[in-house]
Amino acid sequence: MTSVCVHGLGYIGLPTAAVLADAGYEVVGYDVDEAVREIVRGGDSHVEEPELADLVAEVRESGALTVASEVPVADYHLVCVPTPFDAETREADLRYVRAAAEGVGEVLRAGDAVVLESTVPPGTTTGEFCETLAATSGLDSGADFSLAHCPETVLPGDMLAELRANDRLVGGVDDASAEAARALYDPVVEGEISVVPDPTTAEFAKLIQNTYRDVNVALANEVAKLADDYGVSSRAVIEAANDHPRVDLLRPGPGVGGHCLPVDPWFLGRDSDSLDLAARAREINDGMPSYVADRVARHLGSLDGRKVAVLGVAYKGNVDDTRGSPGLALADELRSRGADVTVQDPHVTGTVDDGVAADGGDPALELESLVGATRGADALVATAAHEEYGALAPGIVTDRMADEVVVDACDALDRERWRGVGATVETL
Ligand SMILES: NC(=O)C1=CN([C@@H]2O[C@H](COP(=O)(O)OP(=O)(O)OC[C@H]3O[C@@H](n4cnc5c(N)ncnc54)[C@H](O)[C@@H]3O)[C@@H](O)[C@H]2O)C=CC1
Ligand SMILES: CC(=O)N[C@@H]1[C@@H](OP(=O)(O)OP(=O)(O)OC[C@H]2O[C@@H](n3ccc(=O)[nH]c3=O)[C@H](O)[C@@H]2O)O[C@H](C(=O)O)[C@@H](O)[C@@H]1O
Repeated sequence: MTSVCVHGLGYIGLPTAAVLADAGYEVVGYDVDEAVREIVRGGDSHVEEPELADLVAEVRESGALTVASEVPVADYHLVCVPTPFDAETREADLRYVRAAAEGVGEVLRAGDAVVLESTVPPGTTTGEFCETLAATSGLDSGADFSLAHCPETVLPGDMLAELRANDRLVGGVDDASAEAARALYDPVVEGEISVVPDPTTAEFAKLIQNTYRDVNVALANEVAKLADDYGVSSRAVIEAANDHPRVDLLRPGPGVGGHCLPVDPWFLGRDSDSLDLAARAREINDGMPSYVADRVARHLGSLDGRKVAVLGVAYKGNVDDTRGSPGLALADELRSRGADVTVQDPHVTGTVDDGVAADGGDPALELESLVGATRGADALVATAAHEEYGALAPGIVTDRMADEVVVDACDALDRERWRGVGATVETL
């Protein structure tokens, strides 16, 4: 049976390992984090994703997925480690990619295949990833082992379905490498698997997909500001514009979060000075928390000493991931204007850092219950479109608020019902 070692059991690696195991591969999951290994070994998931915990339990039970504490030998090594972004240098932090290449290189045999799935700047697979593999293993890519980049495009919240349904891009260092990678995904992927000329093309295509989406949201955010100036609803404008068969505008929101859209455009700029429109779109999207704070202040006047409840610190609806959270950026902005900010999120637990504490400023934020967050609040801002927010009973919430200003920044609320109980409702 073909063996696959999945390196990194996070948001991407764990569902991928589970789906490959379910398709009949002998899958070994490896993660440097012992706590993650223990959860997966116990047949559970530390990632909130529909149906994932059940699938992990199933493939652990059947033995199709095992968990290793050291990197094992395997026919395929699939690398799904983080590629964080250094906001100061605006560069990709490739230390985990290098460490994974070292780990693979130590057990790599002639004839094995290595596939990098992590999102990386163009040139990384054939550059430092390949160089580290070669230096550690003493083997040459192409001649001795297969090497390809196959970017991941699943949408958090719908990962298991998209892992199977999405089309895939594969770029190998040679034809045999591309074919080896294509063969790996073939039993799982129902979409089309396209072989592109080389790994750098695959890396670039992945980055431009997310950049395209980020630029599209920036335009939608500009529509929101323009529409407000003209006294019309941006959502009605966008819906009407999208009636044209060749127009497909996305929706405005409190900012673009996650660790992909806000980061990937910068990866494109690593070895090029030509990033221009994409950089401006980043600025527009990063400016949205400040714009939302202005919309709150429009009703409250000065925010100094006013209590504002921010509902939703996940980066978008129905996920638990707070990386790049617009809700936290808004909390930071409101606090910098003197507001007393409370945060609530039904999908996130514990303490969250709005980035201020790290600078020695305000302490990290403690998540509160809905009741605690909204009691005595002057305003409420919805910043993640969780299903739970759509089902809120407005009267019960406004009864405990001091003032009834509601800013629905992401189309999360049933706004007519909120207006029906007398709330002043703003939307983007
Ligand atoms: N989460 C998402 O929606 C998507 C993520 N991606 C990309 O996939 C990659 C992985 O992202 P996530 O799964 O979200 O990250 P994550 O942070 O959820 O998981 C990564 C895991 O890798 C482990 N790890 C770190 N170094 C390791 C090493 N040397 N060997 C083995 N394990 C190691 C970490 O302990 C962690 O559990 C990133 O490049 C990301 O940009 C691509 C598409 C979608
Ligand atoms: C091109 C594309 O659709 N990329 C997807 C994206 O996943 P992600 O969850 O980050 O994307 P998302 O749903 O657009 O959310 C990103 C951010 O953008 C915001 N957003 C999104 C759509 C919209 O109309 N308006 C808006 O403001 C969201 O609220 C969120 O804060 O990035 C993923 C990744 O690369 O990690 C990728 O796998 C996914 O397919």
